[in-house]
Amino acid sequence: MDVMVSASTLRGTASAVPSKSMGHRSLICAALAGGGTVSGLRFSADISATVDALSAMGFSLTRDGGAVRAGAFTPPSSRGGELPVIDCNESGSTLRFLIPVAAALGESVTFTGRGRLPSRPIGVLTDALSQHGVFFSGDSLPLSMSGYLKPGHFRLPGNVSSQYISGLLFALPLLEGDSVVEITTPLESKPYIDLTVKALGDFGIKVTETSQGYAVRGNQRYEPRDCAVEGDYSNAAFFACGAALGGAVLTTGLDPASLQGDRDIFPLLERMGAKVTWETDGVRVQSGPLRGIDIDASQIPDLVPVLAVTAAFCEGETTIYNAGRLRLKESDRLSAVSDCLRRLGAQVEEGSDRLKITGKPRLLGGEVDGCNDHRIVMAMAVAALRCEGPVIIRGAQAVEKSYGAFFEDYQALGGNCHVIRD
Ligand SMILES: O=C(O)C1=C[C@@H](OP(=O)(O)O)[C@@H](O)[C@H](O)C1
Ligand SMILES: C=C(OP(=O)(O)O)C(=O)O
Repeated sequence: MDVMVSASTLRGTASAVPSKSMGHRSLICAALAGGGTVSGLRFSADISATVDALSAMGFSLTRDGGAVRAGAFTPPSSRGGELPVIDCNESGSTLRFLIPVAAALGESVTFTGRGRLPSRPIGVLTDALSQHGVFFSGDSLPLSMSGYLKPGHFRLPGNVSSQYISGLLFALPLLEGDSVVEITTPLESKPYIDLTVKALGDFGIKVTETSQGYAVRGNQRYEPRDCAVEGDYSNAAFFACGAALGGAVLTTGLDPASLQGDRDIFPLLERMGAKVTWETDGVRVQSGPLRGIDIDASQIPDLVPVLAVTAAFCEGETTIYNAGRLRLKESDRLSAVSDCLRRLGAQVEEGSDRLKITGKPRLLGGEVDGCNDHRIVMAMAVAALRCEGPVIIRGAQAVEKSYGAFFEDYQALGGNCHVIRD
């Protein structure tokens, strides 16, 4: 699908979509508990991937509107027949969370995926698990695995993906002995691990943070719980940045006490010069004279595309650093966002782990490829708000990965967009 987006001003109220990160976590915990209902879900492609993958692994999950009810686990090995194929579609979280879970259950399965997922790294995780009793066919998809995960001392770098560590934290409490996870390089994306520890705690699982990583007691049991998924700061960031560029948007449904690292979008926009106010019914962003700032991306990778777009309209320079990991996402996001912004007329310098953006009051517009990356497509729709000419975004259906209704919600706020090719 190609979409044409023309300049406009976003105004009004946006209701935050449910957090994709918390959705994955609550579904996995409920499945492992064998009971409880996760409500407030939206079945984006990634959340559907987790539901389908858990079902293929033998967990009973019943969908009822925006909720999923968990039931008993039937090990695929007890059913006989073909070994299950667990399709993670394009979802890195699904794959990296469920490989350790399958290993803890001792199930022989094959993981597959599509899009960029087969080229996103999993070697760090398969190496760590191989040292603890699990056999893998290789370190890329399709990936077959067998053997029971053994407890012990796991050593992993902290700067490739926090999803490996989250995956281990779901699995290790199920083992018969205690484990430690030692993180051998400075930890990036740490707030995502905090979300995992929180979700585990909600389902009765205790994990202790230590000076070197995490300590996890074995023989723990997930307890069934009903829970509702909180609002998503990462996706709320698109309309918040859109408002900062010249409008005013109130976002409702975000937990002000959330552990999501991407809640930093609001203090960052304030530092850039937007007006941000927390009100009883939500958080309001109003435009202001924007100036460039330095941004450490190590804990907030998913904000980078839309922050880079916002920076393209700030007076002066913005440097986004510690962002090397962005190259390992649905696209090489440093290269994708630089290329797209340059096509619209922005001044962007791309380094191996950083972007330097020199802002201009307006960009020209033009045609960009969404790079099969939801966050690039949504960021380009935000860029179009301040372009002189229209922006054509090719492959805009990529928004389905996390936010299928993005363009409807964009229009509801006054955004000017229409589909030019289905
Ligand atoms: O655990 C999670 O929910 C996520 C962790 C982050 O990945 P990395 O830890 O690989 O940076 C983030 O980019 C991704 O969108 C979601
Ligand atoms: C990187 C993302 O997701 P995942 O790693 O789960 O594919 C994302 O949503 O931006």
